[in-house]
Amino acid sequence: SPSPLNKKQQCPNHPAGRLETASLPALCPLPGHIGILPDEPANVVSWDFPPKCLSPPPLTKEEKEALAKKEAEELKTKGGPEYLPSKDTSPRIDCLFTSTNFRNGHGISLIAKSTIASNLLSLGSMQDGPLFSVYAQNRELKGKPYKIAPVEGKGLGVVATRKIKRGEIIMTDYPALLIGTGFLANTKPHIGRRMLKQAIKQLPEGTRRKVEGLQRGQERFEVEAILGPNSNTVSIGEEPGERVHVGLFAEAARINHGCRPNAHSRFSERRLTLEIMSHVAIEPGEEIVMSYVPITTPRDERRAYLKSHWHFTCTCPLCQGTPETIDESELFRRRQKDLKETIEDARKNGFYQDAINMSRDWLQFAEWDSVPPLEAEFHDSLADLYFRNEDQRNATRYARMAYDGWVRFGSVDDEKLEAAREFLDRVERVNEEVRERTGSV
Ligand SMILES: C[S@@+](CC[C@H](N)C(=O)[O-])C[C@H]1O[C@@H](n2cnc3c(N)ncnc32)[C@H](O)[C@@H]1O
Repeated sequence: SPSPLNKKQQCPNHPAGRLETASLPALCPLPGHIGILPDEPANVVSWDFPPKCLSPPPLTKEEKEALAKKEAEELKTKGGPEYLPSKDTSPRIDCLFTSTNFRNGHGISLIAKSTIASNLLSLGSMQDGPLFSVYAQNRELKGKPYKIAPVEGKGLGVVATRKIKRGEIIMTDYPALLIGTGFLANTKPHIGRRMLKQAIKQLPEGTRRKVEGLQRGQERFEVEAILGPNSNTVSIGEEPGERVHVGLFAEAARINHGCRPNAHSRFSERRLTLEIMSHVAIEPGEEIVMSYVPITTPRDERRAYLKSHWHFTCTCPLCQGTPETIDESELFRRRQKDLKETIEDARKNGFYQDAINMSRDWLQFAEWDSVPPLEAEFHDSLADLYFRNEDQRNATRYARMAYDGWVRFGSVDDEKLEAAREFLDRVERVNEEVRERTGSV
C-alpha cells in the first residue's frame, strides 16, 4: 500500500509537525522516535455487542395515567398508522457496552449512561489517535522496561528490568472496565454484580483473563474482590454530575503503593489511556511504585487512609525507615505543601517574581525528597510566571524547554504539547512585536 508520506504529503519542516494534526494528511514522527508510520487505515472502533440496559423502575399509577393521556393526545394530533408515540419517561438508564476491537483488541466494557457511550465514539476517544501507532510500535521495539513479579509483603508488583530514565513513559494501559459511579450508587447490588460479571465476560479473552487474575481475596463476590483493591477513578464525559467513573486498568493495577513513589500516572480523557511515567531515574531490579495518596498527606493520615480504604499496612521503605529519615521527609513535604499554597496566592495577586522564587524553593524540597515533578510541567508553570512578569527572555527560554519536554515525553495525548506550542507561539509573537517596535534584530 502507498506510504502516507508521498510527495504531496511531505511533513512540514517543524519536527513535531504543526499542531493542527487533524488537518495533516499523515503523521509526522516526533524527534527521537523511530518513525514507523502507519500506512493502513485507522482501526475502526465501535461497540460490538447489543447494549444491555437496566430496565427503568416500573411506573407508578399516576405516571402511567399521565403517559396514557399524553399518548392519546399525541395520537390525536400526529396520528397515523406508522406513528409510534414516544415512551421515554425513564429518568436514568445505565447500559453495558463492549468494544472488543478497542486499542488493537485490548477491548473495553463500559457501564454508563448511553450518552457517555455515544460521546466516546463521536469524540474519537475510542480511536487510536494519530500518535498511537508510532508510540505503540516504538515501545514494542524497545520492549517493556518492567516485569510483573512477586514482591515481598505485597503480593505481585512491577519491577524494572532495565534502567529507566527520568520522565520516561514506563507503561501505557487502557481501561478494561469503565463504570459510572452513578450506576454503582443507584443500582441494587445483585443487579450491579450481574451487569459487572457480564461486562467482564464480554471482554476479549486475553484482557478478561488479566482482569480475572486480579482477584486475590476470598471475598464472596468476585467482582468486588477484583474491583475493590484494583480500580482508579477517572473523569470522562461532559455532564458535571456524571463525570466520575471507576476504571480498571488490569496491567497498571499491579503497581504497588510507595510513600516515596518513583512513578506517577496521567490519564488522558481524550485518548482513554493511562500513562505511567517515572519522575526519577529507576535502576534495574527496583520496584516501580506510585502513591495511592496525595504525596503531601502527613504520614499518620496517609497510613490510616491506606488501612481504612485499601485495607493494608504499608510496608514501603520509607515507612520502615529510621525516625530521622521519616522526620526529614515529613518536613520536606510540609514545606512543599505550604510553598505550593503561597505560590498560588502570589500568582493570583500578581506577585510573580515572588512566585518564581518560591517555585525554585519548592523544586528544591521536592528534589531533596526524591519526588520531583515532571520537568515539562514545571517549565510550563515557570514560563507562564515569567511571561506574566513581562520577562520575555526567560519566558521564551522556559516555554521552549516546556515544549521540548512535552515532545520528549511522547504522550499519546498531544494536548499538553499543543498547549505548550500555542504558548510558545504567543511568547514569540510578543518578541516579534518588541523587535519591530525597537528596531532590534
Ligand atoms: C493495586 S494492587 C497492587 C498489586 C498487588 N500487589 C497484586 O498482587 O496484584 C493493591 C494491593 O497491593 C498490596 N499493596 C500495595 N502496596 C502495598 C504496600 N506499600 N505495602 C503493602 N501492601 C501493598 C495491597 O494488598 C493492596 O490492596
